[in-house]
Amino acid sequence: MHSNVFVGVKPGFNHKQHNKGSRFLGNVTSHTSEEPSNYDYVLLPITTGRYKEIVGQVFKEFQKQSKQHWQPLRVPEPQLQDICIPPFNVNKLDDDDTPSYIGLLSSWLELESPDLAVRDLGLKVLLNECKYARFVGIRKLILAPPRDLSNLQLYGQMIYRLLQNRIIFTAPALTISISLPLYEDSDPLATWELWNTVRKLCEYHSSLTVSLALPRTKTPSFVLNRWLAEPVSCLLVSSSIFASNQYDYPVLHKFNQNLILKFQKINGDSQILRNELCVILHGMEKYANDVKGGESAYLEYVNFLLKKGDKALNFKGNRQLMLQEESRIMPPLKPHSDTLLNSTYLTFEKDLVKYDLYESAILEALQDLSSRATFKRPLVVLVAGAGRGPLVDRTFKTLSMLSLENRVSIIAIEKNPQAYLYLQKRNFDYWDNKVELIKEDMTKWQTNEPPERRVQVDLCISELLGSFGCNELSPECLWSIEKYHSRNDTVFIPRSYSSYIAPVSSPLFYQKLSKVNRSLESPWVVHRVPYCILSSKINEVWRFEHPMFEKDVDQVEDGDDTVRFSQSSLSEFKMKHRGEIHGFIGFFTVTLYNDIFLSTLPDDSTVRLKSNEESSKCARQDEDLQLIKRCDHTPNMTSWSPIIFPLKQPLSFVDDSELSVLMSRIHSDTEQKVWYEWSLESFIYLMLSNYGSATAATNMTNPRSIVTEGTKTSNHNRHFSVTTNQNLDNQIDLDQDVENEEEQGFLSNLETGWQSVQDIHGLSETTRPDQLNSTNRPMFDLKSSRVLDSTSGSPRHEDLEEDAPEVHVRVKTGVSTLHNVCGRAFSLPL
Ligand SMILES: C[S@@+](CC[C@H](N)C(=O)[O-])C[C@H]1O[C@@H](n2cnc3c(N)ncnc32)[C@H](O)[C@@H]1O
Repeated sequence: MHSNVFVGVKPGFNHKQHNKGSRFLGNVTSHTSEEPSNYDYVLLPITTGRYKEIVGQVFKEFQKQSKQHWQPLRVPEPQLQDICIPPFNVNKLDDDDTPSYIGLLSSWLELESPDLAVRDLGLKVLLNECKYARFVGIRKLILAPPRDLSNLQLYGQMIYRLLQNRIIFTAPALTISISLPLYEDSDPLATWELWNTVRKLCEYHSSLTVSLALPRTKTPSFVLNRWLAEPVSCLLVSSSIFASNQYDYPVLHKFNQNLILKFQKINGDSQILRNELCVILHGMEKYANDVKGGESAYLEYVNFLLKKGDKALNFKGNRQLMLQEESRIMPPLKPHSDTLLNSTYLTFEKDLVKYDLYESAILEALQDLSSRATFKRPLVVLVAGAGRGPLVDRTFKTLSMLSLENRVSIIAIEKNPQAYLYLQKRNFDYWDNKVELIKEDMTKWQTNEPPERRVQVDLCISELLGSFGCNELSPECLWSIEKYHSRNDTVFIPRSYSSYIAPVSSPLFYQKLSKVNRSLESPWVVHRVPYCILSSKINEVWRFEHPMFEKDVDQVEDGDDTVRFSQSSLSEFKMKHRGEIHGFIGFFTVTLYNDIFLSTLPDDSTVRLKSNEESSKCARQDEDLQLIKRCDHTPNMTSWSPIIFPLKQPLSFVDDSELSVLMSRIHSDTEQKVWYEWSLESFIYLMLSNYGSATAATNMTNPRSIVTEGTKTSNHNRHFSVTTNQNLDNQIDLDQDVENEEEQGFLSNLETGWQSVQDIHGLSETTRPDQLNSTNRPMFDLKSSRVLDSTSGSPRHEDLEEDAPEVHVRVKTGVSTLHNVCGRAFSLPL
């Protein structure tokens, strides 16, 4: 069985020579269906060096002619001798197991050239190559990154124009994937930033993806998490990142095995076109003599690794079941005002983990309450919002375990008339008609009756919780029970629930919703949509308790109570690493009873609990520390997916930024609805010294390889500002990475991620045609950052006078609009 991730190979760059001796390309062309290959794709350039020469001649001619009179540049389409992939045997049947092709677009083009004609030439060549690729059924094309990283806007412009062409977007759409190193040691997010700039210029085009060259050292977790949410369509694995094991076979280091496993788990979910991920091996011929098994040992190893990954993923958390579920973005349910479907209840009821925990809570609560039950006054248990009856079932089970069946009366209230039919049937079939069924909205139940005729309950069991906890109106519904049907000592399951938010990057989410009017003002529930939490912590924004705390109930003059259903929270987030925010992701935790607890927070979250007013008044540092804790997701609980409160415009921020996020829950009796509003501001710290010389934190975010003459920056600034900001943050930092594992056992010790990208595009072998107006610059501009010296205008840190007074200033760098004001895009009717 094939792994769900594909395997590709790139034969040596001189593929004609390779064709004669190589088992890889040999396999592709002479393959028969009886012998299945152990790779799915062959990566080959679309055109040959001959085409480059012809185009170069045409361009030279064009330049000569244009000096006399201008004429449009016509780039000839490749001829048979100009193409690497012959058209005659590539169209294959669906059930055919022979490898397909991934195309490499020409890498000698200068899409970012300041010369308009050179750019125009580049675009025309790319269009010709894409046209051919489409003709022969190639869907995925890899494009080299820009050589000159200072002209990213020009590069982005050409790519966007390419993507606008019908050759790309006509169904089935082609995918253009930019190859980049997964990270650079000196500035781990530099290549992500490059990608982010280009895809922003291209408005998050669905056909634009990225192919990442795996590094030879361990990737810091914040970099890996960032890429896991991006549309990565290929992982480029150079033979140079392999080590050899004790038997001399090539193997990947543990950290790269884990990296591949993480991508394997997400697979195509991060891409709008749901391209499957492909691991592409290249450069196997380089060290073939140094390892046992030669070239094919690499391929066998990668297949083995992916199969092992498949097994691990199938074993963990019933993946087969998860695989059937597509990634989805859904509007939050409104069970209070809408009528849920039968299929929705069916989905709820599959989550046995949730009901098991409820059962434990019911058991403990009934044990505590049982002393109250007498024959004169049985205990009254209410299941509020009973649905089709799973919680009633669990209550019955518990009563029989405690032999309390005859000392408890059960009431189930449900307003959904169709779900009520199930309750009637179950009452007859399983509950011996012992349950009193009420088909009514619980907020209206007996509210007009005199108090002495209203039912009073000892235990109220409910599950009225949405992905954000309070977003299915549990506080409002349960307040009615508390107000009209509770005694002083009525017990509620759940006792309390908290909502949490964190700034998040989710390119796929933004990509899908940005085209739909007003959709970025509503919250959305996201299922299997990759995201990356950008802050070091997830903040609790508010908590509801049942019974409501006295402080939350205000006595008003006419004797009626008003409850603080409305909540507002201004949360601060520290953002160590620069990025782009698409919104805020929401989770919740619930305390059912005693310490029986449910959590939808991701595993290993660091959460900052909301301090209550009393503790914050007298907060000393050690108390502050207690507000931070680790939290995991309840294992195997499937009922809730996270919710995202989007931003209409993604907001970019720099390293060591701070965010201040306003999140409000607004309950309006006048408008009879509840809604959420949200907005944000971002800040950086500037350190002003020597009365006016500013060392700006903004400078520090220029990645090493993007530094150019015009954007000089100082590495000192980086360390300087980080220190400055850390001084301001007196909280414990729980998310430090273990970044540098000892480098051992590599087969080569020279190659970097950029080298891998060069190899993929055969750049080490090609020179650019003289005809193009360029001097012999390096392939990629890998100049390390030039530390500012005293002649460059800005001061070096050590040049600042040591005793100069320093002032820290918080400077606002961004602000969003207020989203969903007055509930104009999304609200919950009361
Ligand atoms: C999230 S579902 C849970 C159902 C059930 N407890 C279960 O676990 O499958 C919430 C249920 O509460 C019901 N509900 C919501 N608001 C209600 C209200 N105000 N009065 C009565 N039922 C309500 C909905 O119709 C729905 O059946």
